[in-house]
Amino acid sequence: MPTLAEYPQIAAGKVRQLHAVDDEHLLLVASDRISAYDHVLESAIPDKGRVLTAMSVFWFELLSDLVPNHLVAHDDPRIPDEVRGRALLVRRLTMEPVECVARGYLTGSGLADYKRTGAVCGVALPAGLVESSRLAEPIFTPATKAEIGAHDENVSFEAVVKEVGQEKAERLRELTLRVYRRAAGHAESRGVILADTKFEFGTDDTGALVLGDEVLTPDSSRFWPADSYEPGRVQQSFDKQFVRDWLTSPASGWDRASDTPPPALPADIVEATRERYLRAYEMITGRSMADWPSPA
Ligand SMILES: CCOC(=O)Cn1cc(-c2ncnc(N)c2C#N)cn1
Repeated sequence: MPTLAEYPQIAAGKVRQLHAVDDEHLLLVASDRISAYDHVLESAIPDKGRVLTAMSVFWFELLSDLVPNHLVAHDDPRIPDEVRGRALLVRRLTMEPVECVARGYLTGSGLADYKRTGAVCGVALPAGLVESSRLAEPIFTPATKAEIGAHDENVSFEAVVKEVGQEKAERLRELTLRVYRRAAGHAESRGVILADTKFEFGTDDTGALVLGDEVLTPDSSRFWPADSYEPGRVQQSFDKQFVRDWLTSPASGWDRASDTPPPALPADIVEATRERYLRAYEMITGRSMADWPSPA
């Protein structure tokens, strides 16, 4: 069984790393770290990496009739024991330089663009929409990947065409919206709103578009409990709300407007957040994390 140190790290995000395994394969590792208010917190959430990994695997399987994916294995001798359950063995792709975002609801940077211009990524929307409005139809709102720490920049469809060509841009948009609709329909049937999500596609050596990265996790998507949905205000985050509320409460002593890093989380907030991740997995997949691999 190899150790993680044997696999050179080739990319890293706030809470994930990507390692090279061999010419054909990579290892996508999800940590237990959590970010809030653009800070990666010093407190880790036990099992977060395993839950988000298990969620991606669930969605890859559910969506496999719509789109091929890069997943090779989630439990394999090539996966080091120290990351077992929170790492995916994936096949190398040539990644498309576009963050493929689908939005069924208007919030975050999409709402900000709408308030400023009446449109999102050049897609004009009807007047009178508010925070968390449900859109009549989901929209494709691509973004360019930002440097570490910066926000992705929303771009127009025409900008994507310039980057990848007309035919591929259209395929990316069509596929993004088709996969979003299927996932949102499943989530809705489980009492969860999938407000928006970000996909990354790559092409394999046959030129086919393949779903890469993590998919439809609470880190790449906004999940809201359907039974408390109410347009006109910011919705509760399914997974991060306890963390956000504590950090912005007097109890934390933290001033979000300052550029100081947030304090460590109290044990009860860590445990309540861990429970939210386990619950989210069970609600969305109907499966229990007890059946998912862990380090020996
Ligand atoms: C760690 C955070 O960064 C990323 O995951 C973004 N990224 C993905 C790749 C990639 N490259 C080739 N083949 C793949 N299957 C993948 C995937 N997934 C590179 N960066």
